[in-house]
Amino acid sequence: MLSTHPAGVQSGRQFLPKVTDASPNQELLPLTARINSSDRLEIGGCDVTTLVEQFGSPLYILDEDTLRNACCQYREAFKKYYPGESQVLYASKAWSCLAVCAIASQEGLGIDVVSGGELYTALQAGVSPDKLYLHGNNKSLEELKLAINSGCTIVVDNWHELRTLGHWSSVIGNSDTNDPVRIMLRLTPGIECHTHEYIRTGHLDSKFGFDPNQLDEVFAFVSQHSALNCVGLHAHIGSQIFEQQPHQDLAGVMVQWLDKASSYGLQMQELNVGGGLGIRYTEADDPPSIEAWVKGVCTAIQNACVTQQIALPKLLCEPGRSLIGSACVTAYTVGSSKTVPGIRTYIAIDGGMSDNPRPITYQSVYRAVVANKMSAPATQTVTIAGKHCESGDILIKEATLPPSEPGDILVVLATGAYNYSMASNYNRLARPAAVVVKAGEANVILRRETYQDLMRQDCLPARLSSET
Ligand SMILES: Cc1ncc(COP(=O)(O)O)c(C=O)c1O
Ligand SMILES: N[C@@H](CCCC[NH3+])C(=O)O
Repeated sequence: MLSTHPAGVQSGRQFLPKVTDASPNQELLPLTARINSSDRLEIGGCDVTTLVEQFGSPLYILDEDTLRNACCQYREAFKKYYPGESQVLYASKAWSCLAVCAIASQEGLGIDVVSGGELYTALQAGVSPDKLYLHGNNKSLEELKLAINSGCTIVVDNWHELRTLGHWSSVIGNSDTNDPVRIMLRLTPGIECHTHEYIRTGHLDSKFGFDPNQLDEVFAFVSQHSALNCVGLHAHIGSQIFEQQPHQDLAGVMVQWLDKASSYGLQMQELNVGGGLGIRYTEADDPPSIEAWVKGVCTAIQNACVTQQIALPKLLCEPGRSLIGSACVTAYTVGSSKTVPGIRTYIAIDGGMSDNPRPITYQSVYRAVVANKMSAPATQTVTIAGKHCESGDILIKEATLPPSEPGDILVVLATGAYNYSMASNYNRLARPAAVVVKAGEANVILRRETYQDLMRQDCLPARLSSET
């Protein structure tokens, strides 16, 4: 596991945003974070320690202003740097729930969904189907039907799916509508980027997307099937990326593909360059700002269009992490501790790998503060352990914190992306509640699970019941 000892950290104050107009993905705490007169952390005008008293522990705390600000920075950067049409989609795999989809949609974003469940959630949140795009490398017929009947766009990933959709009416029998199915094609660009191998998707050896060597066959197939209305091309090269060059290279490659499509009589108008912009989890991380990233992509697309002499396409991107990652923190209550002399001190909190599986899955490194002791000197190096029956259930290997005691509120930073959405009930722990905070008001957006919720799907056959 990587060392997480930050050089020179003196207290939780260290992590407060320094400027009000920051790019949220470059901050560790939400933009509204401050320390109040009781030396406690406040987010969205709400005292975090009081929120835990009110809503229980652990608690995901989502700052509405930070999420809206990130949406706005993407939207406005496209307006500023791209003279053609554009659309930002929120990749809801980062955190799919009604409130988050509703906020993204109110900010003018569309939604990228990757399953029937995410699609259903976005539809229930009132997102307009013409701004919904369904991904997936093995979509079921049920998922395809839901997408088609709701009118969203399907991002076709492979031959099996393409053939199924090419013969859609014969596959499903009586089609509800004879309109062609609105699709895009996902291609694997063969572009490498430096991120964890599990979250890299653009290299050729990836389970996602068509092999670009088969472009001619794919375009020929699409051009011969009137059931398909192919509006554009998609590629995504990976996640938590700090370099700008891979997306700029991608832009050039995609414009060439678009040009090739026209030689098959396919008039595609949309290019989607995926998501992937990284965020700051520790002070060592240095991602570009949202504006810089958008500017780089827009410039690369325009240059490539000039070279290929083609009109500007409608430009889409689908960030997840950089929209919501730093808008949320997770608050836990400190419980037991154990000192192994000469080795380390473990401090246990009331959650762990079930509410944040990223450390155990990707060796991800996080920072933490003690919400009720924000200015206390961080003089101790401790290991933050979860409560699961698993030695690897360590949230932070070496956290530098003030001396803490049972009842303190430990807050792990930048947990908005791929935490709730990857949470589980391992060891039958109930998933925490989530609240959205804004201007001093907190509202529950996800109820805390109860023991009854945990048993919701259990069935006890009569022959196993002790009452028979
Ligand atoms: C197809 C696709 N689009 C968008 C995203 C969102 O990526 P990120 O959260 O890194 O912006 C992902 C996840 O990597 C993805 O697989
Ligand atoms: N779940 C990953 C990101 C996956 C990206 C989806 N393609 C993470 O937590 O970093």
